[in-house]
Amino acid sequence: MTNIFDNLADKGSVFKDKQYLDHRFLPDNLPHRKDQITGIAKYWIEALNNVTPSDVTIYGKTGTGKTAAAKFAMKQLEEAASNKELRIRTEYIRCTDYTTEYQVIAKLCQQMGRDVPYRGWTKAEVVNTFRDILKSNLYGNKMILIVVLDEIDILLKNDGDGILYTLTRTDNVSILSISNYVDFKKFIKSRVMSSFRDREIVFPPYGAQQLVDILEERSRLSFNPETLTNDVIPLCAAMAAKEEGDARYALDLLRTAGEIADEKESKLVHGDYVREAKDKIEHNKITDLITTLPAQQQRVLEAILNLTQEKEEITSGKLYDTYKEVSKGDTVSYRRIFDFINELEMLGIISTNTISRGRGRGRTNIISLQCDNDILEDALYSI
Ligand SMILES: Nc1ncnc2c1ncn2[C@@H]1O[C@H](COP(=O)(O)OP(=O)(O)OP(=O)(O)O)[C@@H](O)[C@H]1O
Repeated sequence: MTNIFDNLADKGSVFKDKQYLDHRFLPDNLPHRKDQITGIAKYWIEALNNVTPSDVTIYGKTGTGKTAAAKFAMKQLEEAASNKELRIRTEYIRCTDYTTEYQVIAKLCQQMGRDVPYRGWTKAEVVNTFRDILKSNLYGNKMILIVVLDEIDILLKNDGDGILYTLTRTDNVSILSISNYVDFKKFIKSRVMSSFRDREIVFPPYGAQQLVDILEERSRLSFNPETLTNDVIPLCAAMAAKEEGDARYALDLLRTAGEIADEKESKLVHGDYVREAKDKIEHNKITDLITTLPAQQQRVLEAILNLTQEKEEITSGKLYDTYKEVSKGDTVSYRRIFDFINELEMLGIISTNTISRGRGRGRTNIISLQCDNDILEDALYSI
C-alpha cells in the first residue's frame, strides 16, 4: 500500500525551499541596508581595538530590517574578532521573551555557559554571577560583551530601566537597543540616561522598488525557476510599501501567494493569488486578535456585530442592552463597557464618532465596525 505522505509529496510545488521565506532566516545579503549596517560597524570597530564600543540604538518601524541588520553585524564582528583572536562576545536577547531585568541577566548568564535559574535567586545574586563571568574571562585581553536588546521598549515598559542601570554599570559591556518607537527613552530615568550615551541609527521604511529588490533575491532562493508571473513581486512590493514599507509583510504575501498556488495545484503563482493572500493574511490577523480577546470583550463585539447586521445605529446605550442579551446575565457594568470600547478602538476593530443631535440634545457616540462582518462572524463563532 502506498504511504499517504508519498501521494502528498508527489504533488509538486512552486517552492524549492520555503525556509528562505521564514522570518527567522538571515540572508547573507541585505539590500538597501548597507548604510545602516556600516553605521553599526563604525561604532563596533572599537571592540577590535580592545575598547568597549559606545551604546547604540536603532529605531524603525516594523519590518524595516532592524533585527536582520543587527544580527548580520553581530556575525561579521564575531568573524572579524576570531581572525584577530580577540575576546569579543555578542549576545542577542528578544525582550518579548525575556521581559524583566532578572530574566535578561539570567538568560545572558545561560548563554555564556552558567546555569542560572529563571526564578528563585535574588536579583543581586544573578547580577553578581553575570559580573563574575565577565571577570573570569579576564586573562590576557579583556572580554568585551555586546548585548543586543531587541524590542527593548517592551522590557522598559514592563520592568523599568533597571536593566540599563545594571548593564551600563558593568565594565566592558556595550548595549545595542532596538526599538520600534522613537520615544522609548521616556521610560529611562535621568540617573540612567547620564551613563547611557547612545548613538542613534534610523531605519527608514522601504520603498516599493527596494522591496522588489529584497523579494527578488529571496524568491530566487525559495521558488522553483519560472514559477512567478511578472506581476507577483511588484504587487507584493506595492502592497507592503503601502503598509509602511514592511519587508516582513512583503515576504508573508509572497509566501502565502505561493501556498495558494500549491493548494490550487497551479504550476504558476499569479497576481490574483497575491490579492487572495492579502485577504487571507488579514483574515488570520483579525481571527488571531479576536480569539485571544477576553470573553466579555468578545461578547461586546458579538453585540456590535448583531446590531451592524440589523443595520442599527450603535450608541453605547443600545450596545449595552444588546450586550446584556448576548451575555445572558453574566455581564460587566455599563461603565466597564466604555473601557472595552476604547480597547477595541485601539486595536482598530471598531471606530467611534461623536455626533451632535442638535441644540439641547447633547452629543452621542456612534460605534461602527472597522473589519469585515464575515471575518468577524467566522472568528466569533469559531471560538
Ligand atoms: N534588506 C533586507 N533584505 C532582505 N531581507 C530583509 C531585509 N530587510 C528585512 N528583511 C526581512 O524582512 C523580515 C523582517 O525583518 P526584521 O525582523 O529585521 O525587521 P524589524 O525591523 O526587526 O521588525 P520588527 O520591529 O517587527 O521586529 C525578515 O525576514 C528579514 O529577513
